Amino acid sequence: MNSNKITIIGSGNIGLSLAKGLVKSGLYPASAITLTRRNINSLAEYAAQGFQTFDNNAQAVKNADIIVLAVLPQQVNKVLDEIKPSINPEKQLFTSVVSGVTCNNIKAKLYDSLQVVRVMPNTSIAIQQSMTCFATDNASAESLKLVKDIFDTVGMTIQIEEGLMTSATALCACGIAFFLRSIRAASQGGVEVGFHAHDALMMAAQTAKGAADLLLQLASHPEHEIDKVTSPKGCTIAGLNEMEHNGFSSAMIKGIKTSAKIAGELYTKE
Ligand SMILES: NC(=O)C1=CN([C@@H]2O[C@H](COP(=O)(O)OP(=O)(O)OC[C@H]3O[C@@H](n4cnc5c(N)ncnc54)[C@H](OP(=O)(O)O)[C@@H]3O)[C@@H](O)[C@H]2O)C=CC1
Ligand SMILES: O=C(O)[C@@H]1CCC=N1
Repeated sequence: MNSNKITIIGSGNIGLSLAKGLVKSGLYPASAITLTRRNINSLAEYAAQGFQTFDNNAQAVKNADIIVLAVLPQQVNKVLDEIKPSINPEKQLFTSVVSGVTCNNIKAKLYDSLQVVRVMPNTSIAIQQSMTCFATDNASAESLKLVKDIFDTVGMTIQIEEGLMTSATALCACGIAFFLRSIRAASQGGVEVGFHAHDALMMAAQTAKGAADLLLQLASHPEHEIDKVTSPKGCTIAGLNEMEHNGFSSAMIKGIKTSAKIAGELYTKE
C-alpha cells in the first residue's frame, strides 16, 4: 500500500471513478484520499466510506503529496487561483486530468518549478480497466514512475508526447462512450433479430469484450481476426459490408477527429 496522500479536486464523474479504482486496487486506503467539490453533501456516502471530504480546495491540498485536478476546463482558472497560496511547488506533485489544459497553462497559473503531469484516464478506471495516457514537460523520472505505478494499478498506461494529449482524450476517454454506443446499437440489432433487450445487451457486451481481448491477449490485428469470422459468401461479410456501405468506419474516424479538435479548444471556452 502507498504511503502518500492524494487530493482530488473536483470529485465528479472522473474524479470519483479514479478514487474508487485506487481503493479497489488496494494501493490506497480511502482515508489517504481527499475529495473536494462545492456541493459537499453529494460526497456524504464517500465520507461514510472513509474518504476525507472538503468543500475548501485550499485546505484540501495542504497535506497532499499528489494533487489531481479533475474539474471542467472552464472551472480550472478559479480553482488554481484558490489553491495557489497552499501549494508547495518543491514538495507536491501536480497532476491534471483536465482536457485541453497544458502543463504550461497550469504552471503559468501556479509556479514554474511545480512538477506537472497531465493524465488522461477513462471512466473504466473505477473497475481498474482504464487506458490511461500521461505526459509531462518538466516532471522528474521519479515522479513519472510514481504516476505510472499508480495508474498501472487501475488499468494500462502509456506515456505520450504532450502534444498528443487531446488526441488521447478523443481515442481513449471519449472512446468509452463511442464503444458503449456501438454495443448499444448492436444490442438494438439483436432485439430486431429476436432477443429480449436484457439478453441482447449482455450478449453484445460479452461479444465486444471478447473481440477486444482477441487483440489485447493475442497481440493480433483486427483484420486478421475479422478474416477468421468472414466465411466465403457468408453472413458476416454481408453484414459487415452493409455497415461499411453505411459509413461505419468513416463515422468512427470522423467522430474521433471531431472530438480531438474540440478537446483542444475546451480551455478557451468559458
Ligand atoms: N468524464 C470523463 O470520462 C473524463 C473527464 N476528463 C476530464 O475531467 C474533468 C472533469 O470531468 P467530469 O468528471 O466528466 O465532470 P463533472 O462535472 O462530473 O465533475 C467535475 C466536478 O468538479 C466539481 N467542481 C466544480 N467546481 C469546483 C470547485 N471550484 N472546487 C471543487 N470542485 C469543483 C463539481 O462538483 P460541484 O459542482 O459540487 O463543485 C463536479 O463534481 C474535465 O476537465 C474532463 O475534461 C478526463 C478524462 C475522462
Ligand atoms: O466530454 C468531455 O469533454 C470529457 C473529456 C473526455 C471525456 N469526457
